[in-house]
Amino acid sequence: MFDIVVKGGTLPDGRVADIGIRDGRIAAVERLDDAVEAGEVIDATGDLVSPPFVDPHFHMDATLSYGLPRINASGTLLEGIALWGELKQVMTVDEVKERALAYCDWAASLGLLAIRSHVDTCDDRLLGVQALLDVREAVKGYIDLQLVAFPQDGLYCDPTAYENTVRALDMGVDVVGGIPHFERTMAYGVASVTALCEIAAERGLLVDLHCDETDDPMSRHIETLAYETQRLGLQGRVTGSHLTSMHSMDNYYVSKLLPLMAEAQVAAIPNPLINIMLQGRHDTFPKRRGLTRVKEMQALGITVGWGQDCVRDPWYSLGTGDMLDVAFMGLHVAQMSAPEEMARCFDMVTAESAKIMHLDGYGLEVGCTASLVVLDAGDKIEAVRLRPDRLCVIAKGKVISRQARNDARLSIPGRPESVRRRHQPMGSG
Ligand SMILES: O=c1cc[nH]c(=O)[nH]1
Repeated sequence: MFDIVVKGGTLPDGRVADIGIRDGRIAAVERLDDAVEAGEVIDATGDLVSPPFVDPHFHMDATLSYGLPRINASGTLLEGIALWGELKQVMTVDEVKERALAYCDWAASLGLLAIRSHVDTCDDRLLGVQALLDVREAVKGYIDLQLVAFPQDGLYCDPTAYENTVRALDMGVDVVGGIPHFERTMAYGVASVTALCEIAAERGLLVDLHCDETDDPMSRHIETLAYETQRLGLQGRVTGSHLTSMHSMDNYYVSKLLPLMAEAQVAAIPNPLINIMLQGRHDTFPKRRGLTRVKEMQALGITVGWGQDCVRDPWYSLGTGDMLDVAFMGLHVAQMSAPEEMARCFDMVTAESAKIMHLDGYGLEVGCTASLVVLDAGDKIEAVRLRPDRLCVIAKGKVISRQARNDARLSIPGRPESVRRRHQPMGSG
């Protein structure tokens, strides 16, 4: 007897299987007898059944604050940071929680059930930290929210940032963050990477730094991050987020850098929606793309996950919480057009990001946590192309969201009445 059976879906690897769920875990992945007993049977015939979406880079303390207290007129990272600094002075814990919980509702309905969110520690009251710790507790039944202690104004620029970042970790924040390219000098940037990696090594924590989010090709803190990862034995536990300067770096230098990253098993999180907006703002033409070297890193075995970064906040005015929007933009900006590259873009918002977050029990194998999403798409590439309806979302063994299949009704003489964006190959009926 299962609590739920999801019948006949196509898994991301192309297998067709039924998934039996019992006590919050996946108990079977095989073709089950039609007469199998289950509390509920969900027909997923012809639909893609995937483990949940994962966003490995987000700012939940700032989400849904767009326009408060004003709009980012220049569209730059620096004005966004200044604007956020103004909002931080006036926001309350309750406001941050309300916005974050509203965002989590959007995320859950879209099958986004694991989020790594940076939380600003440059505030003596640690108000955002308090708020997101409460939100992490409130959503734990359906979303795995991992928090990163992030000194937005710089570990050494802000006089109390170091102390407050350590306090945030003491309060239960999970991961060590930083922003070396925003420190006053390159030397302070390097020192911040060393100090933050040492904190992580002492406490046995993961590291995820905003690293080189600039168009300056001389911003090379990723090199220090790879070095410190090796020196402190943190291999496989460290991530560089953004890495946009790599786009502009000298090719010879990159040919040395990427093997260092691979050797240190440092992962990368590009954020294509936000960085295509923020980067290149000082360029005339040609204007640089705001993206690091994704395919080149993957070719060396470096794990790369797409991050969303921002939804309606001082840095980015749009966004939906749909990781397929992120994959879609990333696919275009990184020119990942080969079939295996398009399919990989789906993995980069699911399994590859789960690996970066060290998520336990993630996947669709027997014994994994019973969290999954049924999509109105036939396979991974179609999912990225259509960004389709999430017909059903199951979190930790419970159905938490259902959506009707989008099926437009046409009234054009000589044309069929129903229009679906799913592609039926000619002659397939
Ligand atoms: O892209 C972003 C968003 C928020 N803060 C940053 O430093 N970078």
